[in-house]
Amino acid sequence: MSIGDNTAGPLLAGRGLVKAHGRTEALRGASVDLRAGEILAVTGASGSGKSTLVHCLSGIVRPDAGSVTYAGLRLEELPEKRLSELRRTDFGVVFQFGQLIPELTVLDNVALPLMLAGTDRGRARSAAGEWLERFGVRGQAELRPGEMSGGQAQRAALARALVTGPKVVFADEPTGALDSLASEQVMTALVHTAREAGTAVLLITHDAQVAAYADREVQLRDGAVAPLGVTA
Ligand SMILES: Nc1ncnc2c1ncn2[C@@H]1O[C@H](COP(=O)(O)OP(=O)(O)OP(=O)(O)O)[C@@H](O)[C@H]1O
Repeated sequence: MSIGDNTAGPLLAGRGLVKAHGRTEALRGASVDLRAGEILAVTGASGSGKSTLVHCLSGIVRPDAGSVTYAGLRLEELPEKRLSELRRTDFGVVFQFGQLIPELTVLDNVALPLMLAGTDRGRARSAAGEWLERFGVRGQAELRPGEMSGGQAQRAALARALVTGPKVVFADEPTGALDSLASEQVMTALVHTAREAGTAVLLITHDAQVAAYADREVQLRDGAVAPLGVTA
């Protein structure tokens, strides 16, 4: 069985996650499952713990209690080095403000994760160009991120998140800074590409129109998943 081929259960599962930031309890026993290839929206009010949940599920932050299992591996049991490697090979991330490196061209931004994984520069740049093409921003490849529109920069950030062929993409408010047209273009590109590549997406959003692109939605309230159909 290869990683991600665990058809018997979820690809990624957080169970009873608890995480405090100082005296603020951001997560209070949150549990969530993500199946291979699934697009899951995590919604909830500001401060309900969405970003903290993603940080725990993606292994950036270790929870105070509870567990995260990815493809049968308990993240809390992995040494830091193995966890970093897993994050690099199996996970992609995209944030509200793309966070492309401003000094590099768009093409080099997208090529970078491949180069960090050992691909030579020429091949990395050629693959990066193909991914920019898929996201409709190849024409901007030689620009710096600051020279693109917000929507174009987010599509380039998605290309960077997907270029290594991750099993899971964590997208934390990827359209949060965009107008509705750009937001639609980014979501259409993300959903289309994720489906094509079989990538699971954990999508954080407070926007119902964005959540509607997902296969399923869970709502966080006060650091835990709210029962279905119950609104705040
Ligand atoms: N690094 C931190 N230090 C202190 N408190 C934090 C930190 N990160 C988050 N918090 C607090 O934890 C709670 C949950 O924050 P989190 O960012 O996970 O929520 P969120 O649902 O993603 O919010 P938003 O939609 O506003 O981004 C909030 O009360 C927040 O103020």
